[in-house]
Amino acid sequence: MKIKVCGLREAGNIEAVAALKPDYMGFIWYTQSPRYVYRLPKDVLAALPANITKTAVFVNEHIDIITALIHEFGFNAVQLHGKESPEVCAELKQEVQVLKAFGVDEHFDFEQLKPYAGKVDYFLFDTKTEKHGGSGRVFNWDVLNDYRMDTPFFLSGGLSLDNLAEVKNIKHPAFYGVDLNSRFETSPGMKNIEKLKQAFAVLR
Ligand SMILES: O=C(O)c1ccccc1NCC(=O)[C@H](O)[C@H](O)COP(=O)(O)O
Repeated sequence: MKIKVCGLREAGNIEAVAALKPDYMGFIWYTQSPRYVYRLPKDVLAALPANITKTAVFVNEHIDIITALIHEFGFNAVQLHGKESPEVCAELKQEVQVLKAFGVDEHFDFEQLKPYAGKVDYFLFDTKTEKHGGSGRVFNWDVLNDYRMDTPFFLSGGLSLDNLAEVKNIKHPAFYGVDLNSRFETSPGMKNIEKLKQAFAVLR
């Protein structure tokens, strides 16, 4: 199972998380997030091992800005949490991996994902909230039984040391990885390395 740690921004903390060897690290370019990367250290990002996929997270950002940031910081993936169209995803997919996030609740209609087939690399199923992400809240994972496409997905939303053992029991054929964020923090944007170590031990 792949592990993504999201919402990083401080040099020492980024390096400490990288030492745990996550598969993906996420950096949030959404000014309304408490994890917004207002001072992302470029040299620290450049020094990350090549097998960690550096992922820039956006909410309804203009594609020209996304592309400029990909080039400036050397991102290998983008994660899109807004109403980004399949066409925008397809264009970005020519350059980097695309993770398209969807807020899921009990009424989520998986049919709406069909136009994204082949235009994204992964879906990321997060808990539906007004704030687009980082809620620390879990959705009812039973709804994943209604997802029948081949596109692999990350599970996100409120994952914590209290529910990771349960996550390991999810047997969906397209289940690709987990996304760890606010439940592994000392404060917004600062990851708790001890908690993450425990999580990695459970998941690997
Ligand atoms: O984390 C945020 O503040 C955030 C805000 C707006 C869009 C996306 C955001 N996070 C992206 C993520 O990948 C989070 O890991 C995901 O939303 C789950 O967060 P959490 O429920 O805190 O585990």
